[in-house]
Amino acid sequence: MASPLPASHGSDLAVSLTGVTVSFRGRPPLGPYDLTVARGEIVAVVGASGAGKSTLLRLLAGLETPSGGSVVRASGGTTGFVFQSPTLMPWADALTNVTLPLDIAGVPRTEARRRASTALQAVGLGDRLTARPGQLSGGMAMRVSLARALVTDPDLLLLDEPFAALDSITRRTLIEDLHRLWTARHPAMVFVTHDVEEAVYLAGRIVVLDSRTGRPVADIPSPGPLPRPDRWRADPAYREAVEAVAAALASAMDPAR
Ligand SMILES: Nc1ncnc2c1ncn2[C@@H]1O[C@H](COP(=O)(O)OP(=O)(O)OP(=O)(O)O)[C@@H](O)[C@H]1O
Repeated sequence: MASPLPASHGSDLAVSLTGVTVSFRGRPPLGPYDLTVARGEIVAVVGASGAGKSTLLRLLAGLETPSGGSVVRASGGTTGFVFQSPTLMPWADALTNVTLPLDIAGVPRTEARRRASTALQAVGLGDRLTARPGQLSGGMAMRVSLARALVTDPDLLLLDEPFAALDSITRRTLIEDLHRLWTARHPAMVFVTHDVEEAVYLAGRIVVLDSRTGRPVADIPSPGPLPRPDRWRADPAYREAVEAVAAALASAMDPAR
């Protein structure tokens, strides 16, 4: 997706929001959102239901028009978006679904299919190119959706609760996949989740949104290099970060504030 946002020539920036507000009819404005994501960084976003997590992702993608503040994207940056449900074309096979963004970008057909095939192999579906979504499990369909987001080699990958509908084993496997893909290509990633443990395991930093305004109210580092081995979940540093995020989330949701 080409970015319609103003471009930055700074070398370390993927995207940043400064004092951004969004007004929807019938509710107080959301924000202000202040958030800077560096190139290659993994940021998790947590917050109550309706806090404004999807709105934040849509702002980062350039899909939402701010009513105030500024949004700056890295120059020449491209964005991939993974939604909560796989949103695949049900009549088309996996290869055709993943080819779609390249078709839209005008990539020649043979080249587009070659790149889509490579992206599907990267998510472990090299042997399911001709399967239609209805013939795939929920986890596999989400992998197709991930391949579709990665096929344009985005420098910013936005994921809106992509694993929420999946069982915990499949979620863990997909998080390992995501870390592997990140290691290969190093896109900046912003990942919305309801799951504090998932956030801490996946990300280098966790941003907690205020439940009423969506304003980021805590920014908590998840220590240690990425990606983590599975056994890191037994590390005291992991448990401490989980406790810190859970406490910030509880405070952000406290109606007595
Ligand atoms: N297009 C819209 N028109 C009117 N109100 C909207 C629109 N989009 C979002 N909202 C409102 O803005 C608030 C934030 O919505 P958003 O979808 O960003 O929250 P969320 O944190 O992603 O929620 P959830 O966890 O339930 O997906 C909610 O009160 C929602 O009803």
